[in-house]
Amino acid sequence: MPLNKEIQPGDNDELTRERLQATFDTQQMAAALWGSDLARKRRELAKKVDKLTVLHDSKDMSFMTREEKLSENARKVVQMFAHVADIVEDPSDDAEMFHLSSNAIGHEGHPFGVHFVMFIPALKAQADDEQREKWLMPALGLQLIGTYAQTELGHGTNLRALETMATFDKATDEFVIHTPTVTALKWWPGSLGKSSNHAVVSANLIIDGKSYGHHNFMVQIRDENTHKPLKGITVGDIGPKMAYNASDNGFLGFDHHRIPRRNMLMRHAKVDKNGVYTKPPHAKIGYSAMVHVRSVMIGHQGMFLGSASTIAIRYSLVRRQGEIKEGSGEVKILDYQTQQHRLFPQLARAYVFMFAGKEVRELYQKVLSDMEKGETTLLADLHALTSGLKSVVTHLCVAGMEQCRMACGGHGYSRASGIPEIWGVAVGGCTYEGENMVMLLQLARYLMKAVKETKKGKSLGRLVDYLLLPQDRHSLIGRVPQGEYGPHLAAFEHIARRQIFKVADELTKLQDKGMSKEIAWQKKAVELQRAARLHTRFYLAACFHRKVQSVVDGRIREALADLYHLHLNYELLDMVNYALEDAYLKADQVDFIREDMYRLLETIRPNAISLVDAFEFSDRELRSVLGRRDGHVYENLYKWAKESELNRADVLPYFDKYLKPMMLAARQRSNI
Ligand SMILES: CCCCCCCC/C=C\CCCCCCCCC/C=C/C(=O)SCCNC(=O)CCNC(=O)[C@H](O)C(C)(C)COP(=O)(O)OP(=O)(O)OC[C@H]1O[C@@H](n2cnc3c(N)ncnc32)[C@H](O)[C@@H]1OP(=O)(O)O
Ligand SMILES: Cc1cc2nc3c(=O)[nH]c(=O)nc-3n(C[C@H](O)[C@H](O)[C@H](O)COP(=O)(O)OP(=O)(O)OC[C@H]3O[C@@H](n4cnc5c(N)ncnc54)[C@H](O)[C@@H]3O)c2cc1C
Repeated sequence: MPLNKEIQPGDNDELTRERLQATFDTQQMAAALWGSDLARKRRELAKKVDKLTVLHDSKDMSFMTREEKLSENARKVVQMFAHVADIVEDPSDDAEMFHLSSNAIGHEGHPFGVHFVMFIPALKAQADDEQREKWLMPALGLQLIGTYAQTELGHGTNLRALETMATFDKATDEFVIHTPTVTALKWWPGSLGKSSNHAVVSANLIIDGKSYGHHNFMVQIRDENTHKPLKGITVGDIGPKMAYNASDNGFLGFDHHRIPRRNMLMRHAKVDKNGVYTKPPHAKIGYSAMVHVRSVMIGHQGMFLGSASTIAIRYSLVRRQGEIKEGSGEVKILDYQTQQHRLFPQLARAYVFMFAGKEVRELYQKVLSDMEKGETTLLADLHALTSGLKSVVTHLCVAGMEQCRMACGGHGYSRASGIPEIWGVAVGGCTYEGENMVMLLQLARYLMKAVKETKKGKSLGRLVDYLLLPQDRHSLIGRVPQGEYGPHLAAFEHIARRQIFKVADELTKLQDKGMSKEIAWQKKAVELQRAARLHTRFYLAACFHRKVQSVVDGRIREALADLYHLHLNYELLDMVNYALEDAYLKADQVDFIREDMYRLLETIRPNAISLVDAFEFSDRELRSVLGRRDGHVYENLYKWAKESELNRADVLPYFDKYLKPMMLAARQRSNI
């Protein structure tokens, strides 16, 4: 019985032979990746989507205009909700719904893109009970379409500089929402341009001329029936983007638009009818919708990299190019060491990002339930962790996806590969929900506070306990038996701790010389973001370790351990300069790491297809000709190209309009 459940009649023989080599059962590996319950649900919902033709793409989205894309995805999302009860077990389970939408709709966006990801989480965390009844229930019941309108044309990162005003009018018990300048226009919110009729709007709360900072307000922006903008509201689409073009990211302006006082979200901060303001229990509790998205992004980005790895690895087992031994025939490109070195580390990253995504969601759920009770102690830890992971994971994902694209040669550049679209969506993640560099500096702030606590012999939180441990001077890599690669993990810890203390000391020295804290911070900002990156990369490696240790099945643990060990070697080499600076690692140890990495590439090679099959992306979800499960790439590339709108006629009008007259004129000139 093959251990790879993906083998089916009619498959490309090359892939079948590859699949027969697996040392583990792919469904068990899928359970380790997704969790057994979600893996089963994903499998079942994919089968149901396959049977429901109303959920299928009417043509490849690559051949559509933006308006066609918006319309196509609006059609599919409506059909998806119409059939949801027959497809998923629990429509209130975000994870299951996300996978349904990933299969049926893809990742280019749809009218409910921000509704479920931010609008509803903002209401859940920030609306009081009465407000939940009024908006959350209708929002969950699809009676309205919401978005999250925070970013403005002039400011996205620096929320304290947002200009939109919400001025309390005691006489009418209303807020007057106003856009005072062009830079105050809301800019970017997803599904705002043409789809949403409600928005959670961030605006400065002003009472009796005093500003209380930005708070969130529920604003209806379009008529429920005509869908026309309400009086005092200007709204539209901001235009085409790098990708994500089935989403109508929009602009929004208010001209003294009035809303009832009770439209301010009042679970935590409140304003009564006399204009008396009550502070929230934590100053940043209003940022919870952002923390929510950051926490879900980690696993999703892992999934994007997993998709790109699946495409590139399957294709690399079908594509033959060149010979290794002269005269013995062309080899599969995955047999080249360089190709393995390009792809397997990306695969390992995809795995660990998905594991980290699961851990961070568990912490988010705990903080959310604490917040319900007014308890906010873990919010700072969660903010620090999500800020670092969001930045490191999105950055490594897009770098990894680019490797996957290049590993597919010319065909990787074609939209038929599917990689350009997922790459375009994933790279947006480096910017949205907090620009990566800015979020790394948020984590750095936390780490600098942690150093202060450490110096008092205390720990700021579980995530930084390791700062209390003493530094070893030399690594034991290659000096003791490898075992579970403890010395490798210790090296990540050493590198992170050293950089964190080093930059903390440098900041102190600058301040001791009389420099202000802020200027010292600027002088060391690059080093600070490095400290944040190294801390996060240590967290990821430790997370991989925890996962491998938790697996009971021996064959799964062994295959996962190979990926984990490859990850340790590859990432250590990527940041080896830090370990060489203080001679923690010697040159022979670096060689040892390299040789072990090459050995692991060979070990992983026979399991490569099964490690990507274990993601269990259906062909519909992957939307890639190169990554097809059955491996029939070439005939389908030809079929796909024939769908190009340029092939609708042998001769297109521009030939007669421009090229033909030019050539005729040139010929006439040459005849003269
Ligand atoms: C069809 C059906 C489908 C169903 C599917 C269901 C579910 C699907 C689920 C998921 C799908 C996901 C796919 C993703 C889709 C893509 C959608 C994209 C949507 C994008 C939206 C956006 O981008 S919204 C806008 C986001 N904007 C930002 O992120 C702005 C970034 N800026 C900031 O956050 C702040 O300005 C910044 C943190 C940088 C600074 O804030 P500031 O108030 O100035 O504070 P500062 O002085 O720096 O720090 C003071 C103090 O506060 C601490 N702190 C800051 N933030 C937080 C926080 N969030 N929590 C806790 N604490 C915080 C900070 O650390 C400081 O602490 P101390 O050092 O003083 O102790
Ligand atoms: C696809 C997409 C979807 C989006 N969806 C939404 C949405 O639904 N709702 C919404 O409200 N917004 C949305 N946004 C907006 C997004 O949240 C912002 O673009 C993001 O927060 C970055 O802000 P910015 O554009 O102002 O960048 P800027 O802050 O102008 O960044 C530009 C550069 O300045 C640097 N920089 C800025 N401040 C600092 C600092 N303090 N220290 C060091 N460097 C700094 C940055 O690192 C960056 O290199 C979306 C954006 C995208 C791309």
